[in-house]
Amino acid sequence: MVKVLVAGFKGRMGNTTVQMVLEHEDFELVGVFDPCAKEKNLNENAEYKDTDVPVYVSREEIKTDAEVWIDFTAPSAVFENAKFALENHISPVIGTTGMSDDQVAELQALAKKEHVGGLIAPNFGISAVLLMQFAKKAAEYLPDVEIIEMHHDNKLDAPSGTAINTAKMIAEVRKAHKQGNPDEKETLAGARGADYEGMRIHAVRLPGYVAHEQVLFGGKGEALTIRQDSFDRISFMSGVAVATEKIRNYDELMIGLENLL
Ligand SMILES: NC(=O)C1=CN([C@@H]2O[C@H](COP(=O)(O)OP(=O)(O)OC[C@H]3O[C@@H](n4cnc5c(N)ncnc54)[C@H](OP(=O)(O)O)[C@@H]3O)[C@@H](O)[C@H]2O)C=CC1
Ligand SMILES: O=C(O)C1=N[C@H](C(=O)O)C[C@H](O)C1
Repeated sequence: MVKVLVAGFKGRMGNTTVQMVLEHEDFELVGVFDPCAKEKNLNENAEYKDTDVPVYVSREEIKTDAEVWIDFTAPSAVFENAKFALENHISPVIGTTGMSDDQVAELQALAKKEHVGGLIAPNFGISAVLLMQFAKKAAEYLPDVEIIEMHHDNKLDAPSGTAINTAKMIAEVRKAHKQGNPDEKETLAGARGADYEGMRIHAVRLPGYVAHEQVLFGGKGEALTIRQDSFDRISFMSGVAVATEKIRNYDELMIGLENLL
């Protein structure tokens, strides 16, 4: 059995993850963490009345034998959470987006020093993992690219972690260059979106959406669009489960679910 702690359990993803962990025959939920929790034990919720699991509201009070720390919290919280997990030899499985490149590099150095395996996955959905790989392949032949990501309107970070990761993967095969008319001017600021090495990234936020991305490629007289949709947060759970099962076999902090598939 893999002993698991879920951080951010009161949130949309954290709550779905708690259900997945409780239903998984190889996982044992040994703790949940969220500063906005009012209860001391999960069994105080009618939905989990037979589930005796301690609730933590601060990192300082966490005393646990957890082996894996699943994090779906907030961009402002994830770095300190991941650092805490690594320092306590708990393997982090991080879904939370919004960390800077410097923060990720610092965590990777810490994981190496502590010999602890971990994963940061910008997206645990298999459709998104495939989209990123297909997009990287397509960019070898069609290097003019724009990315449109579409999410629910409660999302804190923009552009999405998936969109940034898509751009980074494409940049491995695409020479940086400005796209569009060299003389183009925005008459309304932001009209051309964010700029990653000349690729434009557009972030849409609307009620009703969950998580969606399109990568558009244009060539002479032709175009290609690759699209993925997460219609439900359950779409991320098989990826989270795979990472939770496998992560203790590693001793470095990796980026991207594809490393474990
Ligand atoms: N990698 C992937 O496949 C996916 C990643 N995500 C990412 O996961 C993150 C969470 O998304 P979502 O569930 O929608 O967000 P929510 O806002 O619904 O949930 C986040 C929860 O974390 C809590 N929280 C804040 N700070 C801490 C902390 N220090 N420790 C523990 N919990 C904390 C929040 O409390 P409070 O409300 O009080 O701040 C909230 O209850 C986002 O970064 C999102 O981009 C989402 C879907 C898939
Ligand atoms: O906030 C979300 O919902 C999601 N966040 C991740 C991201 O920023 O890419 C993954 C997925 O898109 C859902």
